[in-house]
Amino acid sequence: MQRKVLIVEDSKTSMNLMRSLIAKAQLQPICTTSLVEAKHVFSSSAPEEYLCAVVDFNLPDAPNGEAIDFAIESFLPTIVITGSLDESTRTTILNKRVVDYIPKENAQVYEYLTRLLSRLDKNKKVGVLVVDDSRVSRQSMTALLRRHNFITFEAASAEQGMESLRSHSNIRLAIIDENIPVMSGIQMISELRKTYSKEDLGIIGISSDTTSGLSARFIKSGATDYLYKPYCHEEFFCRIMQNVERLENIATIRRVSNSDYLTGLPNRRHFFTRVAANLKVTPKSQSLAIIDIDHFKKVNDTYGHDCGDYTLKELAKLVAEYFTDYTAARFGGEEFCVYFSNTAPEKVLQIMEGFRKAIANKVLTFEKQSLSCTVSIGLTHKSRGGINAMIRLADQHLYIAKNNGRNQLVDD
Ligand SMILES: Nc1nc2c(ncn2[C@@H]2O[C@H](COP(=O)(O)OP(=O)(O)OP(=O)(O)O)[C@@H](O)[C@H]2O)c(=O)[nH]1
Repeated sequence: MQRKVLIVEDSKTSMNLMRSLIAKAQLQPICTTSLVEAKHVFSSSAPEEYLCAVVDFNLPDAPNGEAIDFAIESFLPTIVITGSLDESTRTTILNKRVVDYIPKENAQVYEYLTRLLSRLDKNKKVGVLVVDDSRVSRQSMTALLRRHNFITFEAASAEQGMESLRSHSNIRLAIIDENIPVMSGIQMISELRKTYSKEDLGIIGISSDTTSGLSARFIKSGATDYLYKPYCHEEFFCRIMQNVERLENIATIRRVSNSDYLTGLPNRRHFFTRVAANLKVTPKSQSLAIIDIDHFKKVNDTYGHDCGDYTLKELAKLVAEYFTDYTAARFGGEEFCVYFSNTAPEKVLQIMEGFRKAIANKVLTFEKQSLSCTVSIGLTHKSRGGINAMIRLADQHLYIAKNNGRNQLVDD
């Protein structure tokens, strides 16, 4: 379901800008120009339909932020936009439980709104752990985090924090106070880094102690950022957002570098990494299959390169579906590779034969034309010479399958 964003704004220009930004973010803008209209529209729909509200601080029928109070009381994460940015307005806004505020200074700030909207949606899957022995401090941070839709976890000591991390794989960020019992925050961070890399877990060290050099000690022990208490909410959110976005960017780079650009399957490089990880625990048995589409050049020559690409993508979908429990990759061109560990050779043979038949029976439709293709498969279960030797053997078997007339499997 497309989530709604309630806009309460009386300026036409600003409304038009936001309407198009929100629609571009695949969200449904619900536009109202006054508090009365907003209340009327909102009363006829379920609050869960809304991702958040974007509310102007100053409206003709709500000159002092009354529309903000309405949105907050309606349990909507609320983003405030404001034309005036004097200190008293800023303080008034920040004293309310708002997600953030956006000054209508220039077009650039509307880009920030896009970023906020996307974050509110994504944060629902991001866990943040707060480690602090002061309950008040912990709860004040988790309340702020929940305002941004994060899933929050609390711990009063390093031990509890580590237990939380072990039990909840969705925790991407930990905020750790320096003064916690038994083990200090800095000690906890350096302990955590033995297990969690900076690419997998962001850590913000936090302290009310302004001793010089503490921030550097946090960073040197493995924190990705630090924050002094008391912090202002704005800075708190900026640092959280920056850290979470850094992790997401790393995850995107990882995904792109590990997958094949056309089909989205793991690529050859990722295949070797996964096999190497699997070999850390010596498997009882290993098998490797190379799948090659027959006469694929003909598909390109007859139907065009786009149809060739389409065929590869469809085949890759089947590879992903068929081999979810194993390691499969596009090796290059029209060739795919599947690695099995701890699977009986008879079962591997049965799976691969099943796959070959499924491809032969599959009819693809591209631009109203039906086409089908077959694959040849080279398979081996001889793992003594390592993964490269297995690939060479499977390749030799594939060559025989091609020479014997294609659409067949050749085993050891
Ligand atoms: N559309 C498309 N074609 C590709 C891609 N990668 C490789 N090819 C084509 O795949 C074809 C492979 O041709 P060949 O190596 O002669 O093999 P074949 O025609 O499948 O014949 P056999 O393997 O002997 O059955 C070439 O025409 C390549 O251009 C791709 O990403 N997209």
